Amino acid sequence: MSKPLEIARLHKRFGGLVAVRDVSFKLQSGEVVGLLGPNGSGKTTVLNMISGALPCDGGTVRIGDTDITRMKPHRVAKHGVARTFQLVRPLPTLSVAENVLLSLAFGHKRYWGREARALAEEKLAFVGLAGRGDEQVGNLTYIDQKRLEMARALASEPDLLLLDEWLAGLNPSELRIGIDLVRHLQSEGMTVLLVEHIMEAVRALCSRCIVMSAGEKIAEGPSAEVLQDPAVIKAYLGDDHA
Ligand SMILES: Nc1ncnc2c1ncn2[C@@H]1O[C@H](COP(=O)(O)OP(=O)(O)OP(=O)(O)O)[C@@H](O)[C@H]1O
Repeated sequence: MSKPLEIARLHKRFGGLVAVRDVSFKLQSGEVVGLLGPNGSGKTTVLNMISGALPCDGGTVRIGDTDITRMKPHRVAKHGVARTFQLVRPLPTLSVAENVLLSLAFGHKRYWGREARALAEEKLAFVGLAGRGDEQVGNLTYIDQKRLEMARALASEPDLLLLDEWLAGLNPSELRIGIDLVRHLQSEGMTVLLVEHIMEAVRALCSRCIVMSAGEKIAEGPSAEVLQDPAVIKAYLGDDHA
């Protein structure tokens, strides 16, 4: 069973800019929650603080009963947190399977040899890349690179998956494949925090959304309500649309 996430009064400054100001929210175990907001509102900075990629200037991050605030990324990974990045980052000189094996070797739990190869095949099959392990990453289509990125994140057997615009750049039929894949994760009980600009995906996947603007949380609640909130519409589209 995956574990809940709780962040409390998370705060981050870059010089004079407050990128994240006292942001708090919880994700229950097994929830898929959207983290939304216009460009520059602080979403990726929140993910970076949860995953340990950036130290926070204040606040706490807890996974289940464990305080993971200020842990380095490899330790955060050991506590069951995995992420994908806005730009896909496969290692292009390695094969598809080798990319996943690397994550298995250095992930949450460490796997080597035959066990690792079997698990890599299992993760690749889960994301729709069954039997494709020997292919060169450079030959993959964009959706298949995204699948590989997901397989690498799943290799660490996370309890919480942070998806940073994982669906961005997909064409409409690829988007449906991507949404189905996140649904599949959801049906397996994975807790997912989904940073996303594609509202079709948010509506399809997220029962609940959190919205940020200029570093602050401005709304939180059921997706259908939040997406109609005048403050949210104003944050995205400006005063004329509020
Ligand atoms: N390493 C950094 N150094 C300085 N400023 C940064 C850094 N990272 C982010 N920022 C600034 O912090 C603010 C929040 O950025 P962030 O990337 O978290 O926003 P975002 O909501 O994820 O945006 P997008 O939707 O465009 O990805 C922005 O003003 C950004 O320019």
